Amino acid sequence: MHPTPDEDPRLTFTVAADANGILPDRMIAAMAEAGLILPAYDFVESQIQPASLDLRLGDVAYRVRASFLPGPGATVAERIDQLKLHEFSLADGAVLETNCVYIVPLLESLALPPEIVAAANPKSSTGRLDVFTRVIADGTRRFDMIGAGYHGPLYAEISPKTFPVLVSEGSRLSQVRFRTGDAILDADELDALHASERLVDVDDADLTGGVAVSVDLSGEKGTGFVGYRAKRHTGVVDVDRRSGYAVEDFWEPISARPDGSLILDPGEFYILASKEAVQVPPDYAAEMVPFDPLVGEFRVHYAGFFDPGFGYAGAGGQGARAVLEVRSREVPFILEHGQIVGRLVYEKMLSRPDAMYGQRIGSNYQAQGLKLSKHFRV
Ligand SMILES: O=c1ccn([C@H]2C[C@H](O)[C@@H](COP(=O)(O)OP(=O)(O)OP(=O)(O)O)O2)c(=O)[nH]1
Repeated sequence: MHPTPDEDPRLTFTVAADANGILPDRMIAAMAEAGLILPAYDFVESQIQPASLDLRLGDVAYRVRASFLPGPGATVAERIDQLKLHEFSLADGAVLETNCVYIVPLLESLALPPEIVAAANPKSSTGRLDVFTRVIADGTRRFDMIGAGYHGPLYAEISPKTFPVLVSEGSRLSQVRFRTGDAILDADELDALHASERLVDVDDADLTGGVAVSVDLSGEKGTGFVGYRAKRHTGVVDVDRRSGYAVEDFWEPISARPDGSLILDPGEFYILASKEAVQVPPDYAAEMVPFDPLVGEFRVHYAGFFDPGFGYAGAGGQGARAVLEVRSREVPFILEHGQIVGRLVYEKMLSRPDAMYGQRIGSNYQAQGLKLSKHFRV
């Protein structure tokens, strides 16, 4: 005999078989209610965002020899057993050193129904600190992707690249979106949305494969200031401390050259801003992807999720720039003013979130210009 909804709360959560979209805040709450998201203990305030759920670190961290993917049939726990060099508690906080790889079991695990997949990404605050973070699930061949119907734990792989960071049980470095069906707007839908909502404030927007986003190297009048380069050998950043650090202790302001170019040094980390103001209307979510995976000289952002309402005038965000986390790879690379660095891929929400970005949810980056992470005092 099949269980009734009273016996199995999972049966109370359903999405239509032909539905396409990203699940909004209240459906994430409903998933947790129905036992499809299993937090070790209750969610904290603002953990559920308009189109994503923040994931929390558990109470133990493992330093491992190298990053890994478990692959089919293997669990992350088995791989940790083989690869761990050291195990330590995060109950009272601990420092993660640069260029070491750590694995931390997360407080949230999943029991996804067959029609829902999950995709993880670092939070913008994590990306802006150059903390390389990915989510790993059991049996997976891909980082940050959690397949339909996945039942099991989640782990964060963390490797701070520039600053050593202090993390604790409950720290939120990653976020996850839940999706059903195919939510990405096709070319015609994207054209129509841009025509009605003006997704970027340029007249000749390039909408091939997403909305092109370019870098602003025009320079502030008088100073030529365009952004920041991270300093090396700095103090530790506590990821849970807001406005706790002086900018000059961690960042060096940089200016473009008079011709509007900037030479990226290999291995250095930069925070720059987009030339375009960008926006995400309330019924959509976006993700910044590399503009061309074949251009490997530099990389923008690893934190790519843009929330519904980001930059949206109705949520107080008009004029918001995309903040770009930029790193050059093997060779010095010249960035030019207006060079395309990424594309915003827009997806449909399954329904409009109850709260948009910037509304009552402690958003840090609404209507931002060139903005360092929330840890630094302005
Ligand atoms: O590469 C990126 C990624 C995101 N954003 C913007 C859009 C996004 O909607 C906002 C907040 O991102 P996220 O929710 O990941 O940041 P957070 O660290 O959780 O901050 P908050 O507490 O403000 O949500 O930052 C960027 O400017 N650049």
